[in-house]
Amino acid sequence: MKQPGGTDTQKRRAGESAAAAVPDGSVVGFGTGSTAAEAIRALGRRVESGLDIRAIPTSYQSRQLAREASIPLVTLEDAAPDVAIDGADRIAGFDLIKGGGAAHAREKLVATAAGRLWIVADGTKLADTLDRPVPIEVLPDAVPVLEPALESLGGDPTLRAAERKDGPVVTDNGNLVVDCAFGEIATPADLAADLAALPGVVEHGLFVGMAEEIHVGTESGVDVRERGSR
Ligand SMILES: O=C(CO)[C@H](O)[C@H](O)COP(=O)(O)O
Repeated sequence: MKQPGGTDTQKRRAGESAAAAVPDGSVVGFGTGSTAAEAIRALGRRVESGLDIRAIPTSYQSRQLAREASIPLVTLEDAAPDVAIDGADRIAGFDLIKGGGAAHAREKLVATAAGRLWIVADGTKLADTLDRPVPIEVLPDAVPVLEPALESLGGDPTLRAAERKDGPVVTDNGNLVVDCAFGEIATPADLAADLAALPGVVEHGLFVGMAEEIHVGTESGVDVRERGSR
């Protein structure tokens, strides 16, 4: 049974908080995952009440949710996003690990195009340091080359397996995902630069200094953290 104030409620509160802050006329990047889905549904309710927005989805999932909510879709060719709303797997300050849903390549592209990233999350995502494996989208041919390269960076790489099919997860872009454990990541910006420099890496899940606001659902409400205001 879902508990009042449990993680599902916290995700809903976080999603509703970010959705409430979207101005009329905005082009919104739609992130992926269960918390971003709460923001999309909340925006759908605002659209039903007359809000005028257009959405740029970052995955098959967020495109379907937008369609179900009757939110008009556009692409990066049509319009520049004003803001991106997305979830995260780990949050330390304003640095993030993303990619639990294997959508981080498009998520980073859309968030970068927007220049404004609002993160929505439940309280379990908060940590003092980024301490989870980093999802890395890779070209399929690159896996045997990248595994030793990641080990030489101190990582412990694992090719992500699909849950309901034999074989690996294939991203919406037709690539594979390597989850690479680095323990506690002391200098995320340095690791991000090292990962980005490896041929065969399409995109890694370290989002360093990109988040402008973080809406964290709590047991009693929402804690909104704004970069630069603390
Ligand atoms: O990065 C992501 C997808 O690639 C998600 O935003 C992240 O995994 C968080 O998902 P959830 O809100 O379901 O916990």
